[in-house]
Amino acid sequence: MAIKFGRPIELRDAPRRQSDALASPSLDLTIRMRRNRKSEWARRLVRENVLTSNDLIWPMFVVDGHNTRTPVASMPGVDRLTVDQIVRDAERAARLNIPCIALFPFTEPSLRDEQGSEALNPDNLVCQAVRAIKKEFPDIGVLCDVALDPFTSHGHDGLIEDGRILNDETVAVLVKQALTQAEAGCDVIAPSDMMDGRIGAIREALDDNGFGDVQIMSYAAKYASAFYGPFRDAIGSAKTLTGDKRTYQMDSANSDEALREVELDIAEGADMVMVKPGMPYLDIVRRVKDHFAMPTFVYQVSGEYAMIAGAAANGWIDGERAMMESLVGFKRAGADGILTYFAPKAAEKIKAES
Ligand SMILES: NCC(=O)CCC(=O)O
Ligand SMILES: [Mg+2]
Repeated sequence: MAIKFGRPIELRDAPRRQSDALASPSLDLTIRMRRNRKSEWARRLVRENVLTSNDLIWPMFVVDGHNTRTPVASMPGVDRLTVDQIVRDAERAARLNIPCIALFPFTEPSLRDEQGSEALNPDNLVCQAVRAIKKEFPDIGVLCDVALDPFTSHGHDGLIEDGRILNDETVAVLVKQALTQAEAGCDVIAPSDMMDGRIGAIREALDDNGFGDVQIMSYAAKYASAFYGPFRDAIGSAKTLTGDKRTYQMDSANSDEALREVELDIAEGADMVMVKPGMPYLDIVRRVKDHFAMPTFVYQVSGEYAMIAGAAANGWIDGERAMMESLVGFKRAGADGILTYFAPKAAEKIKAES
C-alpha cells in the first residue's frame, strides 16, 4: 500500500471516521513512532544496541612506589597507581566482569632518554604490573601499549633525528618492546605509534619467539588530536613533548586514509583494529566496521573523559547519563569494544541495573 504523509493513499478519499471529526486537532496518522517509546518496557523491547561489561577495556596508569594512588588533575576520578594498587583494581575489574585492562606507565623523568631505552627494560613498570596482575588474576586480559612516548625525553613515539621521527629504525625498537612485554606475560600487544610496517614486523617477531598466541590490537587509525592532553599529564609527557605528532598520526580531516591504514594493518596480521579518538570519529568507526567486518575497537581518550567528568564535576551535565550515552554511541557506530576511563563506573552501573 503506498503511503503519503502517514495516510495510505488508497484511503485518502474515503470518508473520515467520526472519531477523527470529534478529536478535531488530531492528525490522521497511521504511523506514530512514539508508540514504541511509550514506556520503559516498550523502549527496552525495541532497543537496538546494548552496552555490556564485555564491551569495556579499562586503561590504567602505573607509577613507581608502594601503596599509593595519585590523582591525575585533568582527569577527575582517575589515579596513577603503584603496582600493588593496580592489582587491587584488577581484582575490581574481575569482579565487574571487565574482560581486559590496558596499562600505561608514568616513567620517572630520570629514566627517560632520547632512545626510550626504559621501554626495553624487562623490569620496567609495565612489565612489573603485567607479572603482578597475571600472578593474581590469570584470567583477566592484559593489553600493553607499544610506543616510545612514555619513555623518551622528547615525548615522541619514535626515535628522532634532526627533528624527524625515524620510521624503520623505530620499528626495530618497537619489535623489541613488544617482545619484552610478551615475555612478561602480556596477552594483547597494542602498537599505538603509527609507524608504517610495525604490525607485520611485530607479528613476525612474536611468531618467531614462541608468542604465536599473543594477539595484536592495532591502533590502526590514530589521529593527531588535541584530545590527548590529559593523558600526557597522566604519563608526564605533556611538558617534555617538543613539536607535535602530525608527521605520523593522521590528519583529522581524512576518512578514506583511515581505510587504507586499517587495510594495511589487517594485511600485516592485526587481530583487532582500533580507531582513536572516539567521539569526534564515530563516522570512521562505522566505515571501518562496515568495510572490514573486523573486531573493531574505539578509544574514548582522556580529553573526551575530561570533558564529561569535568562538566559533571561543575554540575553542568548529568555525568552518569552523559557517560552511558557516549558509550552506547560507540556501540551504535559499530564498535565491538571501547577503551574508556569510565570502564569501572559504567560496569558498576550495568551491574547495579541487571
Ligand atoms: N597510546 C595511548 C594514548 O595515547 C591514550 C590517549 C588518551 O587517552 O588521551
Ligand atoms: Mg599504519
